[in-house]
Amino acid sequence: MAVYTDVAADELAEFLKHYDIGELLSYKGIAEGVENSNFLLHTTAGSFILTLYEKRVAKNDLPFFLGLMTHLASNGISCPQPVKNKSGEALSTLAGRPAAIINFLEGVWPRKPNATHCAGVGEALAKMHLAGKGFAMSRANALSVSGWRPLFEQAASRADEVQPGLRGFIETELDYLEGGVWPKNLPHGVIHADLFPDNVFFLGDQVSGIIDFTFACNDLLAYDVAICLNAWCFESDCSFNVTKARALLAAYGRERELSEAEQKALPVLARGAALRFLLTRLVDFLNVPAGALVRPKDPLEYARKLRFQQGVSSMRDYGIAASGLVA
Ligand SMILES: Nc1ncnc2c1ncn2[C@@H]1O[C@H](COP(=O)(O)OP(=O)(O)O)[C@@H](O)[C@H]1O
Ligand SMILES: N[C@@H](CCOP(=O)(O)O)C(=O)O
Repeated sequence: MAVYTDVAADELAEFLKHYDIGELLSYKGIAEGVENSNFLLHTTAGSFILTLYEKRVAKNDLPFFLGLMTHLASNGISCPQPVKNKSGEALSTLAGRPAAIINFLEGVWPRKPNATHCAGVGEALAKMHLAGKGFAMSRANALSVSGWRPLFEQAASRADEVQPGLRGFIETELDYLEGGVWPKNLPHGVIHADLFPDNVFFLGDQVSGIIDFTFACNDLLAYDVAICLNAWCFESDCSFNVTKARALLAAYGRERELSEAEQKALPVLARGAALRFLLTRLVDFLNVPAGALVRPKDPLEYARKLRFQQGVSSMRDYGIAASGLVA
């Protein structure tokens, strides 16, 4: 999260009168994250998170995100729950932005994920995929293959300012991924689509819950696995850590078996996942709004991960045998 839109104390106190969550004691903007404006609220009834939805979130999609959290929680997944106001609505407006309050989830996200954390996220992801079955709403992934070129076009003319040659590197990769290699017939369902370490909370070694469903959508389940491989299984120097990948994939596989076709597709899905985050990071890096409380994320981290994924064409290239997925 971040803060792009400020909220005045009197405005917030007035807003909270529409909820049954007590009197406002204090609130502060949360600097972490990059997508929406988020505030930690302390009221006489406890702690809550207030989100004002920003640029990448279409208002029409909000019922999907909020409904999904409710659906997942009622199917055994620990995630924040939307708090309804006195009129029974989870979605409202504050400071001119669509706004929602969710309950506070205990736990901390791992700053340096180890193999145990990776196993935790693998298990949580598979359980989320299974729990997503039966969710009645659907939402196409606006940031899948057809969404990448429009993102690139927003950043292309300045990409080489970030790293010489970056524009050509991205263009070549886009041409490749748009050229018919993207898998079509793999199992699909509701995916989180942004299950990075800062969106998974732990208490000790155990996952206490997952947050931030603002990219959730219907897409290939294995694409979510690929996003996690990129986000969890590299070291800070961007070297791939096969021990972490084995832990993540094995734990995932114990809950939901990855088919042979999904395993075969993982390298190309991981290339796409790397490009997707490279592009959003690049656009954000080049367009930090004046006065926003936000730390843009490093696009080049994902250029390095993409280079690694370009050299992989099978599970064996990761150093993972099929039997390693059901340890
Ligand atoms: N339900 C929650 N309980 C506790 N902390 C939360 C909750 N939701 C968000 N946070 C805090 O806000 C940070 C960023 O939230 P996130 O949803 O990832 O942001 P964004 O809306 O920008 O994607 C988290 O890393 C965490 O510190
Ligand atoms: N995970 C994305 C950024 C968006 O997610 P947030 O949870 O940090 O707001 C990235 O790392 O590029």
